[in-house]
Amino acid sequence: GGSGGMGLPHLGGQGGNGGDVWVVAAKNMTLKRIKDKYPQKRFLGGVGANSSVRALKGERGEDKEILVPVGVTVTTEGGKTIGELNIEGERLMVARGGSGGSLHSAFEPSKGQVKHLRLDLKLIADVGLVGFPNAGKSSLLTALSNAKPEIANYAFTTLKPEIGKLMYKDYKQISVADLPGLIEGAHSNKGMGHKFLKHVERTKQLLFVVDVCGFQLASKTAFRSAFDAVQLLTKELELYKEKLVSKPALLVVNKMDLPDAEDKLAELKEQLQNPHDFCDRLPDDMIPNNYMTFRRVVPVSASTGFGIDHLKSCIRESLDEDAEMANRAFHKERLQALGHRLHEHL
Ligand SMILES: Nc1nc2c(ncn2[C@@H]2O[C@H](COP(=O)(O)OP(=O)(O)OP(=O)(O)O)[C@@H](O)[C@H]2O)c(=O)[nH]1
Repeated sequence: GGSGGMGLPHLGGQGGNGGDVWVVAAKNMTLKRIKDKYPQKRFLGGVGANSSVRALKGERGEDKEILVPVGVTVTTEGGKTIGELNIEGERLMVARGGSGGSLHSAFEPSKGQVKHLRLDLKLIADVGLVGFPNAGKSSLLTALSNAKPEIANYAFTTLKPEIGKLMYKDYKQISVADLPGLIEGAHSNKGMGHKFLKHVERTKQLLFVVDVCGFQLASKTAFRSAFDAVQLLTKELELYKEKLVSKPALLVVNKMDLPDAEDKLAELKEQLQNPHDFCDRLPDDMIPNNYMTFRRVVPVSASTGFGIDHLKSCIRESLDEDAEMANRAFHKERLQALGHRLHEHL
């Protein structure tokens, strides 16, 4: 927070208060933009004006605003939550400016609050569905959960993330987000482009969804098999942010009720074993640098319900695996830290 201004003892003048620092949820902000916009990572409220003969009451210092994306939690260094910003325009004061000097303080101003803060962008869901339009993501989410998404047989039905909750017998809940349809070229901001990819970053794991029979977006565009779809989806993620490709992922092969689905599934599984040998149908610049490795490949039919319960268990197992790993890493770190401290004492 900004420092207060000096008081003026002989005339009883009061210095202006220092400006406060606010965190404000703004539309169109992203974590990346915060990084670019505020490289200094240090924010200071304006200093309050000193009291003077011309202006006995010093003017207040200007407030400082830090613009952040909606969905940010502000915590202290120690991890204590100060507040959350969940609606556009919401504001949170994070450091108060110091008071101006006045009679109470022998006309000495005080300094503003100093705080070290962390901004965390919350996950929108545990799992994010990634697939091209019409792969059946919305239908799958409905089959898996209590969500009632809008389903239509045309592309781009899903315009904003739709979150479904998967309920388990032991009351565990897992949230799954159907993310706006990805199309070839999304990384360069075609279709829903970045809007979609931004959300992918905010889930723990990915669920790739492909139509076992492949797809053709329009009569002018090439036919893509299920295998091609997997690689194109991977490439879109990679071109946006390479790190996304290393997220834990499962592959759902949907529409297993269609004719020849079993044969096509077998073919897909074989191709996934040696992806490099089967990428010749894709343009060179759409072959991923690293192929996605899937923890499981799960055939389902969102229409008939085939495989849905099994998929639910696979999603749970996969998230549990990661939670277990994170837990072990956390304990190992704590033990190491304790070991260090003990060593210092001896
Ligand atoms: N035969 C068959 N059709 C399915 C299955 N699942 C979905 N469909 C159909 O596929 C079409 C697309 O389904 P959606 O669930 O809207 O697909 P989406 O991937 O969410 O599509 P976008 O919202 O455009 O991204 C619809 O006509 C569904 O009825 C399935 O298991 N079998």
